[in-house]
Amino acid sequence: MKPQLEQDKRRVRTAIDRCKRELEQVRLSRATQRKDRKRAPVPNAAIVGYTNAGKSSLLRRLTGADVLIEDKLFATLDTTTRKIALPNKQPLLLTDTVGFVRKLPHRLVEAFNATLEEAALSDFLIHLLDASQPEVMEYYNTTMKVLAELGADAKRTLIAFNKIDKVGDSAALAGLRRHFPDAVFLSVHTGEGIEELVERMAEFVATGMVTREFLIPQSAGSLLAQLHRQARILETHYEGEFVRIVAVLPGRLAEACENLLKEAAAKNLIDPTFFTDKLIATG
Ligand SMILES: Nc1nc2c(ncn2[C@@H]2O[C@H](COP(=O)(O)OP(=O)(O)OP(=O)(O)O)[C@@H](O)[C@H]2O)c(=O)[nH]1
Ligand SMILES: [Mg+2]
Repeated sequence: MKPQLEQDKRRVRTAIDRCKRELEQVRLSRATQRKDRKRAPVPNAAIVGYTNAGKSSLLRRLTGADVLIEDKLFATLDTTTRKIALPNKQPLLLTDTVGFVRKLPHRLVEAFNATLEEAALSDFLIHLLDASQPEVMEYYNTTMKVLAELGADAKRTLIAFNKIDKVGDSAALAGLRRHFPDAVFLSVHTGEGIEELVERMAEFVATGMVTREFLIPQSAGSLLAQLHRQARILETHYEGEFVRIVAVLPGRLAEACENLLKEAAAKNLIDPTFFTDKLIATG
């Protein structure tokens, strides 16, 4: 082998090794961030869907996030998470992900694994599709298949068709509306349907399972009993007269518990200053 070629090969190999190390670093820091996020009481959703559907555009529209948007396959190579405030002031963490495809190029496997982890851990999914694509049903099936392999196909999913500005009132669009009566039809570009999407997201948060941290007086026996009956308790810590509980529970129950605790504070059953300083479960 020519020495020049040998040198080039070595240089490429060193570059690949460096990339691998960097990727491992990214994966580690993402795992830490995610751990923090899991503890946080804010619900989270992942925007998933075939590449080029407009996922990054949607995240930018909803949050102002400065994410890369391009009319090419795999514009997004890493996941980005931003917080938005829903109309009822409820915060929601939204994650933009790497596009789904039928045959994933090898170089994207790492990046895509991160996407799958995000999808698996989120409270619910927003499955975004490009309504202007003739192959939209194939893209739908591909994404659902990948989600099924991940065991996330049963996850609560809000289906949304983007780019309706490109299709007008076509027969194809009417067909999609019939096939997906619960889907939201929108255009990130014109803004049509965005408000409806946000309302539906708020509904999902309210009715879905959420992770919350509560600080409950030990004297509130019935509330504690209810939580043990209806929630999955992840952590319990005794802190003086209080129990700090981290639980996964239906959003409506979380809201009811929060209201109960607020009422108790208002009636001075719990010291209100203690309540506002220490209670994290304000969601
Ligand atoms: N006409 C039209 N184009 C849109 C709309 N939303 C997004 N696009 C365009 O679609 C292309 C892809 O948008 P992205 O947001 O990068 O798509 P993505 O799903 O994040 O793509 P990947 O990161 O590759 O998976 C861009 O050229 C956008 O400008 C829309 O509502 N209408
Ligand atoms: Mg993208």
